[in-house]
Amino acid sequence: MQIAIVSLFPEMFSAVSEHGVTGRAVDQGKVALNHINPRSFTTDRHRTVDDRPYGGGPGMLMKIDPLQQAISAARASLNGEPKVVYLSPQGRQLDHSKTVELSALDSLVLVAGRYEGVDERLIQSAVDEEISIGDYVLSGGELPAMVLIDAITRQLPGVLGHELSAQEDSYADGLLDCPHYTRPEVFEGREVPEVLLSGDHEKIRRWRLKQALGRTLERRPDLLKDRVMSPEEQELLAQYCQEQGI
Ligand SMILES: CN(C)c1ccccc1CNc1ccc(C(N)=O)cn1
Repeated sequence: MQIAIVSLFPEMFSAVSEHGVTGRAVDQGKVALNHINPRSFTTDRHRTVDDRPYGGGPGMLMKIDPLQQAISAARASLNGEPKVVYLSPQGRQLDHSKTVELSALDSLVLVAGRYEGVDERLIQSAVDEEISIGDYVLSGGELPAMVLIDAITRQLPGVLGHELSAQEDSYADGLLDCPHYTRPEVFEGREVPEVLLSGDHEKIRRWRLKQALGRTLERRPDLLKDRVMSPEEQELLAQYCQEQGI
């Protein structure tokens, strides 16, 4: 997958391109990142990339011309007709299904805004989709773009070992994850749940599903609202509630 990133701060993206699972995916060519900086398209002495807002008010906006040229160059740098995504607090909230959808594309342009954002007419003419990573304001779209790159990259085949992608299942089918344990068997007087030491894989599967269902009910009941639960899941959740007295 090819991702072209339009940003004034390309160096920030080493956080995903040079570390961990995403860094390895880049090294292996499973995802290719290239950067286009609007500042490259400035012609004035001060290389101006911001501009004043009509109607006054605090702050500046990204100057249209350099940004428009950068988005065009980003599209031209990729195969086919790439989707252009703009990271902004006004976007549709990112969720698992959106990351799966975007990971199926051959190429993608991500536009990271700075200042107070971008002229609405440029969004209308050059952006296909606005995406928000949550209801909070950041100083730029670079961190949201990296969040999106990380989430998309994990969905690409071969990036996570099969054993890891199996762990993703609970998020994939809309549940919070179950609790996890590793050595020592007793940590500050707290023991590992017996079932996890039993070697009974079917019992462990059921226990993990029960915990995922129970935690989702307790912490994110909204995720369960629209969920069709299998008979097994209904039974396990009832057991959980009984055991926890809820
Ligand atoms: C400067 N701001 C407010 C701004 C305004 C408009 C667009 C981009 C930005 C850049 N900042 C962002 C970007 C995304 C998110 C998010 N929730 O995905 C939060 N902040």
